[in-house]
This record gives sequence, C-alpha cells and structure tokens, in this order.
Amino acid sequence: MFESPRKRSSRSAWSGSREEPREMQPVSAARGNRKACKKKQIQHEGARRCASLPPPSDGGSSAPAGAGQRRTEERAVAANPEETIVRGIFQIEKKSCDVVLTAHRVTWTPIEPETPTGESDTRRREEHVELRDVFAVKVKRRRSVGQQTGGTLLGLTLFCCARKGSKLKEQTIHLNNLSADHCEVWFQHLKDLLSGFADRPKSLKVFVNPASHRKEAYHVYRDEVAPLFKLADIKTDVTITERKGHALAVLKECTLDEYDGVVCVGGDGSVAEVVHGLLLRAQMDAGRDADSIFTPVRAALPLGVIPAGSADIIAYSVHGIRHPVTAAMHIIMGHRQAVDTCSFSSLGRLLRFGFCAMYGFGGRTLALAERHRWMPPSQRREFALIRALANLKPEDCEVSFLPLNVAPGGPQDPRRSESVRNLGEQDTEADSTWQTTQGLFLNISVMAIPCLCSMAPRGLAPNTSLDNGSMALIAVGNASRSEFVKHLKRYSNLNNQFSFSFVETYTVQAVRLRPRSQAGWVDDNSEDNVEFETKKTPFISSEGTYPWNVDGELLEVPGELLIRVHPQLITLFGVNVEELEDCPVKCSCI
Ligand SMILES: Nc1ncnc2c1ncn2[C@@H]1O[C@H](COP(=O)(O)OP(=O)(O)OP(=O)(O)O)[C@@H](O)[C@H]1O
Repeated sequence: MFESPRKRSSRSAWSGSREEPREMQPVSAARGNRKACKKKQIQHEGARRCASLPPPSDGGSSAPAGAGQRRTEERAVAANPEETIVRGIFQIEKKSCDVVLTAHRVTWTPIEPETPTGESDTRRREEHVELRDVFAVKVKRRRSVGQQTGGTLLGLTLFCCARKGSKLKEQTIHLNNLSADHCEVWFQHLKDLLSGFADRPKSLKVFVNPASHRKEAYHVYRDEVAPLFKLADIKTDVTITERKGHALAVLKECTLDEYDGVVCVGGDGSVAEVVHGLLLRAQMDAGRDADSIFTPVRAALPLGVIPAGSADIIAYSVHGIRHPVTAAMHIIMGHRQAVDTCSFSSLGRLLRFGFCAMYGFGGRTLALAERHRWMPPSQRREFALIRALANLKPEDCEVSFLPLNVAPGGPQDPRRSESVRNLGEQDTEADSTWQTTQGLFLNISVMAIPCLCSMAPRGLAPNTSLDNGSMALIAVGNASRSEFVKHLKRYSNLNNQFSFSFVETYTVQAVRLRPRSQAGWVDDNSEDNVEFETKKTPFISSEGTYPWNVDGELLEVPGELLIRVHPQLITLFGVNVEELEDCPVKCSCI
C-alpha cells in the first residue's frame, strides 16, 4: 500500500497551507490520541525503534529558527524506512518534545531536564503515530473571527484516523512551533510522505440521493462527509440524483478515468443502482454481452457507501456499523474490500447486479410497502410487515441450486480468498451438479453478503461472508404463522434462527427459482388493489410477474429467475468485519 516517498516538491505545497481556514482544535484533543498511540505502541512494540536521543544542539526550539537550523534538519528521504528524515523540537500537549520523522511514523519524546544526580529519567516516554494512520497535515494559525487568510503561525496539525471497535473517527495531533522555516520543512516532508499512499483516492464521483429514508442524505454528506474529504484534499464531483435511474444513466455515459472511486450517499436501493451501473459500464467497456450466460469483468473503480437509508444493509455489512464518518474514513484511508456480487437474469436477459434477494414473504412485504408510499417510511414498513404476516401464505415453486463444494483448504475454501478471486466461474460450476427441490415455501432468501442490519446484528445470512465466492440459500418451508414469527424473531437474538425443521440452508453458487402458481402475485390483494386505485399511485405489478425484493428494491420478474454469484466482482471501500478483532458482531449460531 505504501510507496516510497517522492522527492520533495516545490514550495507550492506550503503556500497551499493558505487553504486551511479554521482555527485548529484545542490541544486537549490530542490527549485521546495519546491513549490510542499508547495502545498502538504496545501492539507495535517489537517493530518500534527507540528515538530517545538527545535533542539536536542547533535549534528546533519553539523560538524562530534560522536557515542554518533548516539545513541541519533537511535530509534526503531515506531509503531505510527507519532512518530519520527530519528531526526537531515541537510542543506537544504543552510539553517540549524531541520529534523524529521517518518514512513510516512520527515519534516524539518529552524533553526533561537532567536530574541533579545524573540518573536517567525513567518517565521519558516515547510516543508515535504511524503515517498510515495520518490522512492530512495542515498549518495551524490563530485567526480572529471572520479573518479568512493570514494569521499567526502556531505550528502544524496532523489529522489521524482512530479506530474504536468498528467505528473510525478523526483525531488531531498538534505540533506547535512558531518558526515558519521549521514548520515549512516538516510540512513539505509530511505532505510528500502522505502523497505516497497510492490506494488513497484523490478524486471521487459522488452520488447523493436526496430522497433516501427521511431525506437526510444531502445533510449527511454536506455536514459529516464533505468536510473530511476537503481536509484530505480529495476532489469531488457531486451529482444530486433527481429520480430513480439517474445515477445509472450518469454512470453509463460519464468518463470514469478521471476518478479514483465512486461514492454513493443513500440507502441500499441507491447503492445497488450504483453497483449495477458500475458493473454494467464495465461489461460495456469490455464488450461483454450481458444478456447471455457470461463471466462478468470487474468494476473499474472501487465504491464507497455512505449510509443514509433506512436499513443500510450493504454499508453495515462492509463497515460493521452504520456510521457515515466511519464510511468516509474508510474511503479517505483507501481501505478496500473485494465483495461477491450476484447477477439476476430472467428469460436469458440480465435484469441487474446486486447482493441479496428475497422471494415470498420478503417480496410481498416490500410490494405492499411500495403500494403505500404515501405513508411515512417506518410506518409503511411496519404496516406492510403486519399485513403480510396477516395474509401469510406459501409460494408454490421449484428451487434448483448449484451447491458449492468446499473442500477444506481447497480452492473454494473461504479462507483462501485469493484463490476465490482467481478461480474462473465456469471452473467452479463444472464441478457441481444442479439439485432441485419443489413445494411450498414461505420465503426464499439468496444472499452473497452477510446482510447485517439493526434488526439482525449477526446478519440475515450469517453463514456467508463478503468475499468467499458463495451465496447463502435459505429456504423457509411451509409452517404455521406462530412458528414463522418465532423464526423471524430469532434474527434479533442469539438463538439459531435456522434450527427449525421447516428451514433449510445451503451454500451455493447459483440458484434458479421457478414459481408454479399461474396467477402471479396479484391474486390475494384485491382489497389492496381497490385501495391503491383510489390513491391513484402507479400500479407496481401486473398479471404474471412475481415480486422479488432485490437489495430493498422491488423487482418484478416475469417467471423464472436465475441468480449467480460472481466472486469478488466489486471492490468497496471498507474492511472485512469478521477480521476486526474487537468487532461486536459475532456469529454464534452456525
Ligand atoms: N431524487 C430522487 N427521487 C426519488 N427517488 C430517487 C431519487 N434519487 C434516487 N432515487 C431512487 O430511490 C430509490 C430508493 O433509494 P434508497 O435506497 O437510497 O432509499 P431508501 O429506500 O429510503 O433506503 P433503504 O433502501 O435503506 O431502505 C433508489 O432506487 C433510487 O434510485
């Protein structure tokens, strides 16, 4: 991830410090960071170098330093990452510190006067911050209210990414020194080193759905995300979507070369539309015919997901938390996670790309909610859930699936994700044979990601992961309403939601579902249709189509639906939640 730092650039970066318009945080803000650093120090004890050397004799104090001092401090960027690039004195947390910059970290040690007995002071404590955790360096100035430029130089501020569990947040370290020369040298070196992180995006295409959930996406972006992107010097090109399909249309046409990533601010429906757009665009650019059984090519750009919807299953699954600042920090730091993606096709035509789908109870509930769009979001979801439970009835269908044969340590072993990435889809499919089951099902779920959400913190499909090249097929057979409710309730507690005789789970690479009822899904909703016609909302279904819930969006399918998993087809900005050692989300049921 880290490339060797470039040669020092011109003074322009320093003059760029004028872009820092605000008074920096008080020094106390660095205290939390100190704790974080202490924690990190323990983790990196073995690799840490000792920099408790005496301070340089020729300056670096908080008094203005001369050109002589600057020459002494300036050194060529070292080939050895542990070699000192620059060294000087800054005040950190009101203490004069001997500060050393190497290619990987900034280390500081408080300067204590020698004891009269000449004994070494055991309280001298070295602290450090890894540059991989720093995302910006800014010049810190004191400005009076309303003053836009100039101001008294106070030093430099490092902006770091701190993690607590799954949550990421911004933290600052203030390096105070009133010398312009001294600060300039440090600023240039730090800028150069930070620009060496090639995975961090510098230019992003951003889509904001202003209609998501309670219409908060725009405010979330403007107030919580855009200021962080600005701090990290990331250029953005923002499109506020005006209608369904707007992001897809833009992605089909726009020049993607100028961006390092795409960002979607909204709910799962918006994210799925952008994922579909990115992948469709990749197929178009590669000349693939998406309407045949095909092996799709990967999306050209990684996608960042800023949660601003109602469920935010995709953001939750890839960040372990629904938190816009965490999502923004993953983008800024360039954290990447390859994610399995599904294609949904019917009658030989690709309908869309996505991550998860539900048929039966899940599809009907969403269809009902869509018919009552005039209700506030949470109310219509609750209404639809109760209504669908009241009218609970099984679907008669035939489900065929291609199991994923997982040999321990074999190519499809989820632990060998690099192998999954390199495995041709045809290779895996050739090893399996289709299995078919038919009958009455209350719900069928097919999920390529764990689908974490507040109602199911372990995930709707805890037995799959983001990048293991498989999907979870969860088939809920016919059962009484009370048994079905018991099964649903278990998603929110620690009991195994699958330990019912009517629930079967499979690890699969493809699913084909063929409904066997003739009349489509309008048969039991005559009362709703009357109500809906009186509301004059557009009819969302027609005779002979079947309602699927695909990533929270209603997909009307004219008969059979084929779902195939494509291992690690898209890259999202984020991490594999299962690999976070202190992540609260743990699966204990399978
Ligand atoms: N300006 C707009 N007005 C109406 N719909 C829009 C607009 N822009 C985008 N859309 C569409 O709105 C749909 C739903 O958006 P989204 O998923 O972000 O919100 P949500 O449904 O409230 O959230 P969730 O899916 O998490 O429940 C998407 O299909 C998207 O294409």
